[in-house]
Amino acid sequence: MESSMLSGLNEMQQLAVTTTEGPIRVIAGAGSGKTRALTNRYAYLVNALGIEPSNLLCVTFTNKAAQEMKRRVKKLIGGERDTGYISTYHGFCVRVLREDIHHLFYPKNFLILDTEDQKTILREIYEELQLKINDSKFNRILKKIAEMKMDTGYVYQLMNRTDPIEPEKTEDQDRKILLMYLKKQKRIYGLDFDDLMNFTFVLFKEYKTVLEKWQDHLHYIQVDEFQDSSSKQFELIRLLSQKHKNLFVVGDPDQTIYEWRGADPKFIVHFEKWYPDCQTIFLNQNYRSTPEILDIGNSLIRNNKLRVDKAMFTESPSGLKVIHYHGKSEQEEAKWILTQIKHLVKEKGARLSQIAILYRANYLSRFIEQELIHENIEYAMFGGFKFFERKEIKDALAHLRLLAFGDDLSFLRIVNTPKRQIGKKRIQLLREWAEQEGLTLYETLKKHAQHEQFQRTKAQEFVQAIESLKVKKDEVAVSDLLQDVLQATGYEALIREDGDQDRLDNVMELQRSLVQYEASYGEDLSLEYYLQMLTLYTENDREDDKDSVKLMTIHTAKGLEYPYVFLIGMSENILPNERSLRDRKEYALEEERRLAYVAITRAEKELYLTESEGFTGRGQKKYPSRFIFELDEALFRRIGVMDRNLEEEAKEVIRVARKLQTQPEKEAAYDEGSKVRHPVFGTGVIESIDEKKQVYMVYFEAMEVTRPISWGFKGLSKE
Ligand SMILES: Nc1ncnc2c1ncn2[C@@H]1O[C@H](COP(=O)(O)OP(=O)(O)OP(=O)(O)O)[C@@H](O)[C@H]1O
Repeated sequence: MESSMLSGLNEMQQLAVTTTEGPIRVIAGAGSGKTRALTNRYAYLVNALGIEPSNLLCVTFTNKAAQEMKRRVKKLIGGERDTGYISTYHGFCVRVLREDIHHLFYPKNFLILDTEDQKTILREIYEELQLKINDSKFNRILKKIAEMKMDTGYVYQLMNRTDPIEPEKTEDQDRKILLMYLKKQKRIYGLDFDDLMNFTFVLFKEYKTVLEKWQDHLHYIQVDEFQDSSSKQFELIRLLSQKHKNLFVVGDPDQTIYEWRGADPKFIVHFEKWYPDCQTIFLNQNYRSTPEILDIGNSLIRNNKLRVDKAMFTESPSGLKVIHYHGKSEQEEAKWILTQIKHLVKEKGARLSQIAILYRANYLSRFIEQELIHENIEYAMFGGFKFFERKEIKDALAHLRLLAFGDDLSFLRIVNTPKRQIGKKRIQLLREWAEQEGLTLYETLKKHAQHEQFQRTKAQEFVQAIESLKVKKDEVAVSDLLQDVLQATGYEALIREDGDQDRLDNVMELQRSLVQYEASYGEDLSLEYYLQMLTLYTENDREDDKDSVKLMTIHTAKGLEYPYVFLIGMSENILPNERSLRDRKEYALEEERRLAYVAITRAEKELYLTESEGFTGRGQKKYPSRFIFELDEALFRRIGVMDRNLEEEAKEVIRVARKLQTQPEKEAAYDEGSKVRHPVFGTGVIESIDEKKQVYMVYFEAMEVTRPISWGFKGLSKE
């Protein structure tokens, strides 16, 4: 029995499987078989030690991972055993609450709310308050709700039956909305994702017997992807494992890619801080990749500081050197990749499904998709939409279509986006009139825009915007037309306000691709021709289970493996991503490097890193990513000529950027209590120093007030 749980495992994996007691940390490098170790350990506990699966909690990061783990475990322990305790954090909380939430005066059949449900509740509130509804406000309020729910305080408010929630008593509009939201949530006994966790915490805190019951119950706890745990998640696990202390965590600090969402690698890196008596096991044999690929990964990731060095090695046979391709333009990059793909299929017998194309952000798929379509190569997107199927792209193109063809479909798609008070009822009316008069919906609206039914709508503005551009449609470039129409109709403003950077990036990418297309087309591109070409491109329906190249973001690729991997768009500002760097500086740089590492370590046989010259969507000149320069040159082969000047320029740009990112925090020049002189306010005393805002709070004697004065203000001198 025991041996079957251990067969096919190396020594360290076996150690991980059979070390069952006390706190254990497994640092498992990429491709080191941690999934195998985890599933076999579960089976070992059940089969070899006779532990009931219901006494064994196994936490995974996503539902998909939980399903996969269950499938594998069932193979080892038999399909009929209950594996309900293999779940995500949220899944586990649901289980606890379904059993014990009545203590908090909620019924066991409470409702779970997803983001759409949350928006439906908000919609009701906006209607009741007669506020204008739009997505941007929703996102802002949803953020506020999430902020409120960082703490558990509000749970007590929800539970409390004597002290009602009273939104009507507050004047502040945001606060009113938040309270109304809570009230409505309570009325339907709905719990959103944050609530699931918070309710569980409150339950455990207030009802020790409930906590003890669960602690008693869970003799063994295993956590997968521990590097992506947030502090709340870690707290939950700590609480639950307090009694039996058999906590087994597995992770790879080098693959933390959710710091921006609250993950904190310090829990795994400094695990012994919380568990001084913990054992650490390293899984450092990589089974996935060739030594060439592994070396490139190691060469990159060793530039990070917050990590546990684990000297990965492999016994896999040597393969091809990793290739860095540098193209003169994005088209060249795409074409080169396509040539390689065709070569892999033809010469090496690769199936398309063995090939993955990875990128940092969704919008980057566009240039490669276009080429795949052009070459008639099947492809599928993982965890996202194909570029031309994305909502904002369809919306944007519908504007152009309406200009070109005035068709009803395009009209219906955009007439009320942004909101113009042309809702269902008015559309129905338009339909009737259109039917009677034999006109299209747009023509009907144009004709009746002045009608009293449309007086309180923005119909007239809409028609004017479209008409003013329709006359120009054959005179200006299609790319200009697109820009003008999105501005004139307010669509661009809508997505800007919405704050969803991905959507904005996609629209900018469409704009940019059009400019490029015009440049390469040679003659004047007509609006009708462009639209027709796109329709031909996108109407080629593809089935997903066909043998196809897989396209996905690096985040989606986490945990997957492919024989042939192309990591595209390896340009500075794309990977590392400029926006993340700007917001979170040094931390973000390490996370960006880990992203590149995750991408690199997906590859089994061959790895291609590609980038090209040109301009980003924001009009910045593109340079090869600093991550390319960090790689040991002996470890890869470069294809494509990188001009000396470009290389020098790139290094300079990176140097300047790095300096900005690592600029030391300013320091306060004066201490608390110092007497200082201000050129206008006179003499004063520093009462306190605010490190965060980098200001002195100075009490000015003559004015008898305290003012915040910036550390950097040169006019301040010592008295
Ligand atoms: N002892 C072993 N002998 C042979 N192959 C193994 C062994 N352990 C794992 N493998 C294989 O190595 C590959 C990587 O394993 P797995 O997917 O579990 O890695 P991982 O640690 O989860 O990787 P990552 O964190 O990078 O996603 C798989 O194809 C797996 O079948």
